Amino acid sequence: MNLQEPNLLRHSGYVDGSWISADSGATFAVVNPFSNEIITRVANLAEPETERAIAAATLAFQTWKQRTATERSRILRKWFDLLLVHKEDLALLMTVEQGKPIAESRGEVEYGASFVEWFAEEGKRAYGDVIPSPRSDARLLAIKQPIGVVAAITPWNFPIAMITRKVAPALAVGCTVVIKPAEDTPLSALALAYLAEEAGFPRGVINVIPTDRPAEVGHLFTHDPRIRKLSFTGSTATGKKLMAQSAGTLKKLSLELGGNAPFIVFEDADLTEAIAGAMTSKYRNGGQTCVCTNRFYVHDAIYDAFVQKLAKAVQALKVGDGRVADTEIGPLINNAAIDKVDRLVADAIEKGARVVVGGGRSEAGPRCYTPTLLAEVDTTMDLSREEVFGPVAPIFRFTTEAEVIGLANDTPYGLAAYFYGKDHARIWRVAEALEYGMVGINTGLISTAVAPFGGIKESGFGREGSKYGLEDYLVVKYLCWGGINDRTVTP
Ligand SMILES: NC(=O)C1=CN([C@@H]2O[C@H](COP(=O)(O)OP(=O)(O)OC[C@H]3O[C@@H](n4cnc5c(N)ncnc54)[C@H](OP(=O)(O)O)[C@@H]3O)[C@@H](O)[C@H]2O)C=CC1
Ligand SMILES: O=C(O)CCCC(=O)O
Repeated sequence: MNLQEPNLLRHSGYVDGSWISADSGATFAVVNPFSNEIITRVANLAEPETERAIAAATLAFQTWKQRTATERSRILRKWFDLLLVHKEDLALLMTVEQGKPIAESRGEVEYGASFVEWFAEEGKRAYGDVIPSPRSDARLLAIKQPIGVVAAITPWNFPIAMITRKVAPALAVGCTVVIKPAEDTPLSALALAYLAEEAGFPRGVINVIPTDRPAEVGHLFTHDPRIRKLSFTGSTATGKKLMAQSAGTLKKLSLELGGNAPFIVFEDADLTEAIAGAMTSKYRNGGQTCVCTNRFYVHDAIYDAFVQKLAKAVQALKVGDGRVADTEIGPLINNAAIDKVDRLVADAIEKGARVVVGGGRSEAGPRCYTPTLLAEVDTTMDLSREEVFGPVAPIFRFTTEAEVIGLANDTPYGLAAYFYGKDHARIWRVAEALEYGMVGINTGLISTAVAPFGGIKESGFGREGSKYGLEDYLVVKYLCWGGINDRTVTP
């Protein structure tokens, strides 16, 4: 791999300001999901190194929290600048270890950096309150303080942005962090840490634990009382496990979990716009995004036209190596992921779904799946309940607004939903009726650093990005200041 800055390719963990090997000397392989080649091996850290990282973050917290918000902001801003200076290298690293098309990787570097920029500013605005006092001898205040050491566990699908949208707000308000990146994508996380070091974060403020032993590190994160907050993005099953494990220390949690996003197309929708939104919301990152559409509901009156137009767009998608400039769909992340897509598509076909496009693996590479469109899908099929996390668009048919709202909400998940239509009264009704944390109206792309990202129900809780994303790393302290002379001062 030809990087302009070769130092961005790291092989060690980052603990207490040092690049370290595992005490055991163990390493694990990082594999290119397109070619199946080993890119490199990285240190396989475990409990002793994680313990040291928590100790370092605990010590560093005492001084990092004392810096002014402006001082912290300047270092964050420097980090932001460095992310953009090294955009091409970071994008290449990401595509090689994650597989997404290089244009999407460039987009993610910018998106990831935007959280750093936003929170560098927003960290200066962690305002408290002066509360009108019911007692004449006392004054009441609420101040906001950093919660303490934060553990972040992140997934492989957005190897940079899922880290920055957790750690940028944490660092901005004075917390320190220990990050466990996904085992499939540690290189992006380590490159981020390298640039953080260059930006001037003091030792111990940021720590990164590459490991193929997630349960061991997760156990320590959830049981150690020095970790005050755990922020997790990943599957609902793992989120539930981490929440149960955190009960003993009553940690504050942010859980950004799985989704089952509906995408509703009403009969008055602009079809061209709806197709464009459908392509973005379904096929971004090859369908491996928690806010990706999982179920299309199209009104009976426009069903055939929608399927026909979408089929044309899906058929044109180019599958292949993400490093090639015109690739639009890369490989799936690993064998388990492509096996899951195979299983869900086979189940749907067996139960009567009609394959309009695709329907099987692609010859472009061992983990590539042909972009697929399935029509006449119904609720007996497993993909109506399970997150596909692949380039498969199942299209359901509906006739009434009440029916489609019922279908859309009939899931334990509640992350993102989308709908297209023109009737303003219905837009309000539907937006209010959808039981989701985020709703895209006449758009298939909702993500931005300035808006609150997060779910309800079994999609988790907490919000990332925006002013709400700062609150998750702060605690409110109430000050009751008594003994104040209540007589008015006379001149
Ligand atoms: N909300 C979202 O954005 C995401 C949703 N998903 C959903 O989850 C499915 C499975 O994906 P998968 O990657 O296995 O998701 P996981 O939830 O297993 O992985 C997410 C992160 O959690 C870590 N992890 C796994 N088990 C534990 C544990 N016991 N304690 C602590 N950390 C743990 C992983 O480490 P490691 O990498 O070492 O396994 C990774 O860093 C996908 O098909 C998709 O449906 C997946 C990723 C992101
Ligand atoms: O799958 C995820 O959790 C990442 C969502 C990416 C985005 O912010 O849009």
